[in-house]
Amino acid sequence: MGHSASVWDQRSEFEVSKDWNGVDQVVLRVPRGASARVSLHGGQVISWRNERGEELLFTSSKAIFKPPKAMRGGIPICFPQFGNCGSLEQHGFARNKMWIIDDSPPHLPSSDGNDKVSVDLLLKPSEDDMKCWPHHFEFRLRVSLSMVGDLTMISRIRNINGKPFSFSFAYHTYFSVSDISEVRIEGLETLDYLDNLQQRERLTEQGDAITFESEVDRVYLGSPNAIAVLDHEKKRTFVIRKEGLPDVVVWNPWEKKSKSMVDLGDDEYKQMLCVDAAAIERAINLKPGEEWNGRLELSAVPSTRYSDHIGGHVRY
Ligand SMILES: O=P(O)(O)OC[C@H]1O[C@@H](O)[C@H](O)[C@@H](O)[C@@H]1O
Repeated sequence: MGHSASVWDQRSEFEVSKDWNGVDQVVLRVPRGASARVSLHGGQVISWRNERGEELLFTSSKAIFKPPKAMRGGIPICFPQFGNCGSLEQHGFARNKMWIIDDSPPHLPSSDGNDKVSVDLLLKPSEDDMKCWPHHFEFRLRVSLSMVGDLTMISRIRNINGKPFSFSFAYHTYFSVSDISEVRIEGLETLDYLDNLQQRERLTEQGDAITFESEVDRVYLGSPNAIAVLDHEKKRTFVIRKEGLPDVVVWNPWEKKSKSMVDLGDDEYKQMLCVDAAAIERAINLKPGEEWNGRLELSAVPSTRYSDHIGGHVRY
């Protein structure tokens, strides 16, 4: 089945197919070969491939693709709570809910859409959600793939309640990496962070780029709008651009924690790194009728060229 999307030419359609559990998935494809898959379970991007067909996001070999748990990998959405800082289930309920395709999304003021294939999803609270989080909201998610294979996600969360509410948020992005010890993150040096391994103690990053030798679970605060994840062995750099998302979570469970996770292979921590664009330290407050937007743009570029991508218009 093909849904036509309001995009750049006749070939730009997305397809809806079923996954192994009968859940609808949306497949976005551009003519040069890049593709992305989005599951209606969780509104979760579960695959992002470049034009050579290489998978750029990690999926655990032990991933469980079955509601009500989020699949271990891809880009689960954490909303309206990040982690366990609140009364809701870990990372909030959005990643465990069934979303629907939004056939007539409200206009987006940005230039998005002209050279992209997109799908719009919608989540509204169920009666059960209202029991644990009594706020009427509409969460619209646009997932787009550009001609050159960049992946963009735009979240629009609107308060349609009579009362204000607040929430935290993260695009919990599992990047696929060659080997975690060959990876470094640039752009977070000298920032303050909350260390989840030390009761969220506030510390300051010292030294150069971030590298990995043990478990890491941190929330970097007030980060620049562009950061880079460099994979030395693959000579590939992920450039993360974001708007409305001041914090960056960096997570790798390392050896011991991986062994305690049923949906992660014992050694698979070596092939993954979570770097999440997020709004955690300061909750987002929405008055009745207000809308919040959080935008993530991911590019995967040869490491030799990444400074061209990150330089220029973005502070780094
Ligand atoms: O197993 P979950 O619920 O998907 O969470 C995975 C990890 O997600 C990270 O974002 C958190 O900082 C970690 O503390 C957490 O362990």
